[in-house]
Amino acid sequence: MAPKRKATGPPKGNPAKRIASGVNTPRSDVQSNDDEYMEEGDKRFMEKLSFKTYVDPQAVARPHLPGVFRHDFSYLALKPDHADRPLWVDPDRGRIIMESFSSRFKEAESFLINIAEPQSRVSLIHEYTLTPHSLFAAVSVGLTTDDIISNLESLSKTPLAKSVVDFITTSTKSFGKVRLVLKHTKYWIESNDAEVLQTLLRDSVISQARITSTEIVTEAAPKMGALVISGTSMAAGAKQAMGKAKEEEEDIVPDANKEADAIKNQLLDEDEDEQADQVHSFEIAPESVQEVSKRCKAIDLPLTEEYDFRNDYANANLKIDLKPGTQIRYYQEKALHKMFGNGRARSGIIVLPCGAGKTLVGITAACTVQKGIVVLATSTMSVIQWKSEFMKWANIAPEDITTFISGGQKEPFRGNTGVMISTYNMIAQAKGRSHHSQKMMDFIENREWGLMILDEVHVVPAKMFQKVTYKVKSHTKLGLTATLLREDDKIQELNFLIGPKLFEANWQELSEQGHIAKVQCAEVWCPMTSEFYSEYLKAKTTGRRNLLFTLNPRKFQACQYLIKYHEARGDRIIVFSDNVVALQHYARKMDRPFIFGETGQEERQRLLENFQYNEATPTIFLSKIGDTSLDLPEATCLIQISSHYGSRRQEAQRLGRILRAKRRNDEGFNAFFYSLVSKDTAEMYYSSKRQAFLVDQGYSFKVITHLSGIQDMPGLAFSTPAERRELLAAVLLLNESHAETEKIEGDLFSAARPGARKKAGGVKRTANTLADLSGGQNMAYAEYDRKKKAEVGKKTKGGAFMKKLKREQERKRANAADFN
Ligand SMILES: Nc1ncnc2c1ncn2[C@@H]1O[C@H](COP(=O)(O)OP(=O)(O)OP(=O)(O)O)[C@@H](O)[C@H]1O
Repeated sequence: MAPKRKATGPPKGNPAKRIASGVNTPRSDVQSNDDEYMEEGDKRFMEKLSFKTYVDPQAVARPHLPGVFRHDFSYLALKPDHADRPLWVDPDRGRIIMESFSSRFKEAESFLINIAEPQSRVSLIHEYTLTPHSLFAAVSVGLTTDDIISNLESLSKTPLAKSVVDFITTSTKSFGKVRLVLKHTKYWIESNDAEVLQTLLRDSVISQARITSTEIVTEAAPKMGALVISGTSMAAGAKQAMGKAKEEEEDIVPDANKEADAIKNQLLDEDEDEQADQVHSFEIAPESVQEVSKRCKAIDLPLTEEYDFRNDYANANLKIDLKPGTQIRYYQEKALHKMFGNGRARSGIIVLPCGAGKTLVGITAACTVQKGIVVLATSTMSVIQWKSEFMKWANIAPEDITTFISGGQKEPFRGNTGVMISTYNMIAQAKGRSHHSQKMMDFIENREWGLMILDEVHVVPAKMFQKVTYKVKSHTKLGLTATLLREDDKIQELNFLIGPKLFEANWQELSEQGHIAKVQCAEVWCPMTSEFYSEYLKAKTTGRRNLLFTLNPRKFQACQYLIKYHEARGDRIIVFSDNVVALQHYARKMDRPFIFGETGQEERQRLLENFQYNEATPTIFLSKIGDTSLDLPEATCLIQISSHYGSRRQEAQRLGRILRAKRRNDEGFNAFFYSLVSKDTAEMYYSSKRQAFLVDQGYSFKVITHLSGIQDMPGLAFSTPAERRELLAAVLLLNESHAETEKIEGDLFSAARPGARKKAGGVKRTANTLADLSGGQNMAYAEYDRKKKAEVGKKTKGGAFMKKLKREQERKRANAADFN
């Protein structure tokens, strides 16, 4: 639900209330969007906290300055060695500003990512926010309240304000007290503290969910032990893979052993304490799991989900291990340590950029748990890809891996357990199943699974998620995503549906290290031809306007020019269009292959292979079916001609198609991402919204206002007025339904609509030359900022100039004898 903005002045007294209400100081539009980072539950939670902080009356609000500089904190005394410390901690709002040029940056970054939400990580300044959720995640990966406060204090340029210390203390004190546990296909709420359990049982919502026919059980708390994740630097397979000489290995092994021993001893010490502990639990109905989870969070006793898989003797072990040659990368290892850090498997979400290897993280988690695994993906194509990745990276008998998709395998595993890969839709489907499909579903529903991997987890609607977790009873859930973004603002639900965010990688860092490609992003402004623009201004519906700006002949020409330019450089190009009419029109006219939802599976495969291996096919056109899961490491250039409104998620996922470029480690290599935008149309507004997430990840978009020499390009399409008018006539004959984005069966990626509430689209654009972008000299760039864009938007809507232009164009149109 969208947070309501209050029109009244700041609430008096309690600063936490001020934080929650967001009216601490005069706020501009940009500042009011700060609240979008914080969910309703968090705000209520913060309101409840009793912040007793001293806010200097002289602290001045500076509404004229951009976001982070708007508050004057000069009343906070700087520590004498402040220059060596990288953090500024805002005592009023829990915001943390980090200097990425500090010598302690690395240390500060790896700490902050554990305790706070990253909001923006541009080149010199990174911005994070402390929220109850981020602190929950910190506690769930083993940090104590004291660790958090003392590290923050050590990194901060000013002494930590009491409000911040109180907030951390209050937020963390009740975390980790209650667990959700699956035993013999039944869900139990468990706590070491009998008092806490009684509190839950007294709660009206939770007590309703309890299965009263079962007793409250009290038993000894289970033991924990050290764990080595296969494929990590501590596993034998990793050393083998590195092919180290024996002596070298001897150097490494003692260290690795020491580290393993230290962890083991620490955990055994903890065990001794724990053995004395008792756990108390009661059973709840499976269909109430999410409601209970939500309620526990609301009463500040959030549920954690942990699975002691090594002591699970009730479920069959799965024979699966990473192949000896598989070496996972350091950030994949970091993410997995967050999941398995205390010897058990924790439910939660891992966020890695597109192309950074989430699949291998999921597979390594499966190889660590070694129990029945369910993988849920968003499409059939992605199911097939998951299966082939399992076969590529892991040693698993082919008969132990099954895909459950329409037209897929009809039988479950040959042995007792295995890996089941399916789509969200397939599992959530309520009726109309074939006999075989029902049989598979019964098999899935009537057993316990060790781990459920949820791919692209940010797109799954809460209702579907509810059905899936009800049907698939798994001990742990691992959500994988590149963008914790939803245009419908429901992303926060994932926190109680799956668990806390366990890890989030930094895009720029991975790109500097060559794990993902460096990308030059540019927005190309294509002026509308006068005939198209005149119709655009007259158009009464969004659909009609969409068709006109998408099929703008100048955009076609820009696309033709860029394809020619990049094909000549040896790039392999993907052109994306959400609009299928435009996709077919562009591809056919340029005589290039295209794939959309209706292209059959075999044909898709053939065209994709042709793009990958055939030098004569350097360009392919794709509809939104190519947005995710498509692994085309040959692609080095991406051109977007039509997209899904202001969807930040789609923009990031499309960028992801070239982040995995094979050539990314070639010297001086850059991939290219162009968005073609019809100038002075609504498309410009959507475009700036779309870029907001990537800008926060440190990407900057350059604006190309002119493609020099385009008019002289041989074979330039629509170069005569007659051709352009012919195209316009064809566009006007199109039905409005042609403007709609493609409907693909089972597609979960369609949340953004115009008018949906989104984060403010602050986009950084810089003046540049083509030399900066790609080594050529024939494109021009303009300096462009958000304010100017807003002005363009206003003008487009109805400024005097535009009205005059519209009248002028209408007059010309009436005079044009051969028009229509
Ligand atoms: N540790 C690794 N060693 C070698 N290759 C790897 C490793 N991890 C991932 N890859 C390769 O990187 C590429 C991208 O991986 P993957 O498809 O899992 O990315 P992703 O994060 O799921 O991307 P998307 O979000 O776009 O689907 C694949 O070709 C994969 O084989």
